[in-house]
Amino acid sequence: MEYSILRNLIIEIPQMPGNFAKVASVIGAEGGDIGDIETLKIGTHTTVRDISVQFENKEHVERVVDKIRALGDGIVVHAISDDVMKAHEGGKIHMSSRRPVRSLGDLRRVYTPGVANICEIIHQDPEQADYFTSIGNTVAIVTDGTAILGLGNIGPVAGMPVMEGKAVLFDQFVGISGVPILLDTSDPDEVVETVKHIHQAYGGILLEDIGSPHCFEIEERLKKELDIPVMHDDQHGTAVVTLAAILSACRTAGVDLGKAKVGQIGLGAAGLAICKMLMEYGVEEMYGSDLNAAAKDRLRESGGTVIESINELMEKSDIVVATTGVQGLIKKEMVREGQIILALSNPNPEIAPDDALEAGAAFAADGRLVNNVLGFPGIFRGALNARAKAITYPMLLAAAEAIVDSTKPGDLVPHPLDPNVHVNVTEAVERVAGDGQLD
Ligand SMILES: NC(=O)C1=CN([C@@H]2O[C@H](COP(=O)(O)OP(=O)(O)OC[C@H]3O[C@@H](n4cnc5c(N)ncnc54)[C@H](O)[C@@H]3O)[C@@H](O)[C@H]2O)C=CC1
Ligand SMILES: CC(=O)C(=O)O
Ligand SMILES: [Mg+2]
Repeated sequence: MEYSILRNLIIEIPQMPGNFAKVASVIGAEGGDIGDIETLKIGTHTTVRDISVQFENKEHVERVVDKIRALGDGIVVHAISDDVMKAHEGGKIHMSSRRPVRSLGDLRRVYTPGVANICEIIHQDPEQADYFTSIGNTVAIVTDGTAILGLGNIGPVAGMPVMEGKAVLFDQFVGISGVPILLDTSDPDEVVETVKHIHQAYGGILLEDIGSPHCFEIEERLKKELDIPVMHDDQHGTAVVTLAAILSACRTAGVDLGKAKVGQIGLGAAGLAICKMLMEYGVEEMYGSDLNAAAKDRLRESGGTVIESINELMEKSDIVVATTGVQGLIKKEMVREGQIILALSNPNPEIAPDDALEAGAAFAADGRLVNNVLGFPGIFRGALNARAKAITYPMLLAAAEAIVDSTKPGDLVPHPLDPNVHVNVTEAVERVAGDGQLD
């Protein structure tokens, strides 16, 4: 028997002698190979175990699980988890203490009565909170769940794994504590009011996966009303990394970006910000397509040109970026020889890079490679280090240039696990940080 996949079966078994043996026998009789067994929970009447089993293929998994379910007698298969599911069990983040309490002296220093002195100091001089609390190193990751990746409006709780993921990246790459905030409203007034009322615990606000068009108003108002950095990642984090990838491709291909014709498919949060950033950089012929009339109006107001048909946009553009959330929207026959194609939708791109290259593209990448993970950690680290009150266009442009400078010749972007890129983005942003607003 050839085993090709490993799954973990989370099974609740009534505490009766022989019950676990029944489950193990079924797995064995059906050809599954049992590995580690972990007891997750011992209840009054049942025990929940995580049984690691090797299977031949997906059909084999289903066959074995069906047989276990057929045992009855209160035996319940709660979940069949894979590597990704396993990585999410119990959540991916945990707030932990930086000061262990090992003695009464520690307790009195870290907590009462010692802490009262620090409260008084901050009360008399609020700026001391920068030194005596974690506020200046903590960023709220705020979502209303309306545009979770390209999965649409699936709500903030379903979006929590993405927010936890952003927190993992903040911590690992730049040592920032990211705290997910899930809002059960997408009304701009309520979102703005809620964030305003909680913002004092945070050094910055990362807006994440908030859909268009309300994301524009929410970001604009929060930036005006708060004196800490606020950035909608899907707009500006994405625009920074996209500009960097395009600059690297142009450098390799010897193309002058200012003179290139650039087409953007999808003019939502990510798409409109990408267009604005490219035009800010000097792209003169910026085309855009969307199904939504208001989205197209926003591009016109920003100085871009709307092209109604995606086919025509593909035909006219030297560089194409897509952020629609629609898998497979770009067909191979639409690709023009020598084009640069960035199909950035997650979890699935508008065209697979291999298909685009096969169809003649000179460069092609998807949203796994060209991803805002290369931007947002360093942008916030730099802004917090500089105690900036806002994230400005010069800071974003500096971040994009730092990403280009961190890219190996021939590559489009650096490896996200290369610590240099996050250090370089941090330093570049910190250097140019200052007051200002995104427009
Ligand atoms: N690689 C990366 O770093 C990032 C990727 N994205 C991806 O971009 C996608 C969009 O995200 P957002 O801009 O936040 O969402 P959004 O909902 O704000 O924008 C999507 C836009 O695409 C348009 N659209 C949908 N179907 C279309 C079609 N068939 N033709 C033309 N336009 C169409 C919609 O009308 C909307 O304006 C998602 O899949 C997301 O995962 C977003 C941010 C970062
Ligand atoms: C990467 C990201 O932020 C997105 O796909 O929404
Ligand atoms: Mg996002």
